[in-house]
Amino acid sequence: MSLTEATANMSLQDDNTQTKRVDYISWQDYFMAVAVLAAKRSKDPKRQVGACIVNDEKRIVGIGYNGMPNGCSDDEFPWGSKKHHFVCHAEMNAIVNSNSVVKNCTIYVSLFPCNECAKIVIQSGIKKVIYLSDKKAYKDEYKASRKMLNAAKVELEQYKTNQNKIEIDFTIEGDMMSP
Ligand SMILES: Nc1ccn([C@H]2C[C@H](O)[C@@H](COP(=O)(O)O)O2)c(=O)n1
Ligand SMILES: [Zn+2]
Repeated sequence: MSLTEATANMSLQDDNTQTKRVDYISWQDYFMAVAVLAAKRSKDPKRQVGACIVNDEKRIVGIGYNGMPNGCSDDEFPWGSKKHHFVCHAEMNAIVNSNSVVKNCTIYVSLFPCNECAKIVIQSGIKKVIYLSDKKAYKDEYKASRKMLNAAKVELEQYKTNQNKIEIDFTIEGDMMSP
């Protein structure tokens, strides 16, 4: 080995004082957190829903939340009981705004898909739904939704975590404190 090679190798030798972080978030926590974060963009005063579509390479290909259609001002369209005539659901927005194919993808949703969203999920070829809340399961639309998703063999999984909160802190350590 030449002196130059030996010097180059030496500079790559680790001091072994640092090991990998262990408290990083799991993929599932990460994708569901993205869905929950997207929901925070919703203007619906009663319920905010978010969705995040992920392909089999763990790449996010679509994100959406419930909101008024393009061109329909969310200052002018109603947010009371009439909102249902107009509002686009999170799942639909995530699918139609996706930047890549959604066939065979997984959709993370903060609320179990309604019957209308279930139809779009099925027709788009999404193969798995991971949902956070199932609080509307007692309603007919959601029973219909489950029936369709099951018949179409879309896998359904309720999201479980041992971490109820993920904090987002905009003061990044290292920016001002340590070198
Ligand atoms: N799968 C779903 C179900 C509902 N949403 C949206 C639509 C509305 O903005 C809101 C539900 O309002 P509520 O009937 O509880 O007053 O959630 C959705 O995006 N995706
Ligand atoms: Zn829906």
